[in-house]
Amino acid sequence: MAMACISTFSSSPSFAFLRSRHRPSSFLNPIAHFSISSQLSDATTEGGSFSGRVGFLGLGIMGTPMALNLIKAGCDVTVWNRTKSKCDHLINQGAKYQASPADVASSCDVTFAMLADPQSAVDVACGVNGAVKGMGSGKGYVDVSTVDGATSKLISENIKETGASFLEAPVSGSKKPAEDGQLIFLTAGDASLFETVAPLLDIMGKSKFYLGDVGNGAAMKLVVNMIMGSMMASFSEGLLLGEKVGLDPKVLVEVVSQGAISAPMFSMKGPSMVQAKYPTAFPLKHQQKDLRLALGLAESVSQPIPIAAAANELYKAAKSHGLSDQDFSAVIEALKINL
Ligand SMILES: NC(=O)C1=CN([C@@H]2O[C@H](COP(=O)(O)OP(=O)(O)OC[C@H]3O[C@@H](n4cnc5c(N)ncnc54)[C@H](OP(=O)(O)O)[C@@H]3O)[C@@H](O)[C@H]2O)C=CC1
Ligand SMILES: O=CC(=O)O
Repeated sequence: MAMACISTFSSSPSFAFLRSRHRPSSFLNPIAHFSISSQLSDATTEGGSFSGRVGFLGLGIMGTPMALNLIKAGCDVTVWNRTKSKCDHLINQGAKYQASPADVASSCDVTFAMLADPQSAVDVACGVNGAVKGMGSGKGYVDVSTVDGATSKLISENIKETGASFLEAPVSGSKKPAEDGQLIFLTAGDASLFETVAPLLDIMGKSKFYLGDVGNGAAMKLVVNMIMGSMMASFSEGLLLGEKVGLDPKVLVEVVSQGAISAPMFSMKGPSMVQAKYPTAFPLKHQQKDLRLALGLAESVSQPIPIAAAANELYKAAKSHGLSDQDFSAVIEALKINL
């Protein structure tokens, strides 16, 4: 019997926001304290703790600290990663290892996946030896990767055909929030699975939103990251323009941090951007992927997003100059090249 893992962070209320189908797109309906009755969770969730076996697929910048926090909280964690060596640290910390996503899923009650992009999320879930092969009734699959709604629905359908439950749960928050257990989960899908894994989400995050049907979590994440990508591109332009007209960029960062447009992102990344240093927290290639997916989302509802479209071009230019694996703040380098 697996040990129960208990969140050491205070549990946040799970507010649900559902978009009304009959109102203008700007109208959001807050539905506080969404009521969920659990069907799957009885065996594994009791009194705010989770006593089942937890699988984790994908140990990159985000997956590693997320899985580590589960291990530290006492969860029975089994890991898999395409590049096996990235499992070693977690195995040393007490994780079990299985040789394929299918093996992880068949040996665990709930399996999380944190993959790079839509293609890898589908491959790991639905490919040869994919998680679907190990899923079945009574199990749950939680995809925390940032993907588009269509990808999430495809994975959901494949998982649910086995009798298992599915939750999409992309996260807002980067490497440091992942290390600190301060992520924001944007979930949608099976409400009973949401309730089952709530203690695990509380270990890895500071808040969680349940947003209804599969696709809503992906859409929320893409809209948020679309805003973030445009903000970073605009900040980059400001830093370079300021410098070109003779302003001290360090002072500009300080001025921005004190005014109405202050944002943790500017204060955190500004000082290193001024030094042309981009230690990777959120890889630039993933930010460009999110802008690309946000453009697809916007096109699906004929919503113009010209600022994000322009920002996307800048990230594409940065990628073509070899900056894919640097932090997304390296987008400023594309402006230097263009000047
Ligand atoms: N970094 C951040 O700040 C944040 C990232 N995200 C999102 O989370 C997800 C993961 O991000 P992050 O951890 O930074 O990314 P990384 O690039 O660090 O990790 C990507 C993971 O996906 C795996 N992977 C890639 N391609 C494949 C494939 N074809 N088959 C199997 N596995 C594959 C990698 O395996 P391998 O080790 O073998 O390469 C690795 O485990 C992305 O969707 C990203 O957009 C969300 C919030 C914040
Ligand atoms: O997806 C990136 C983030 O910081 O959130």
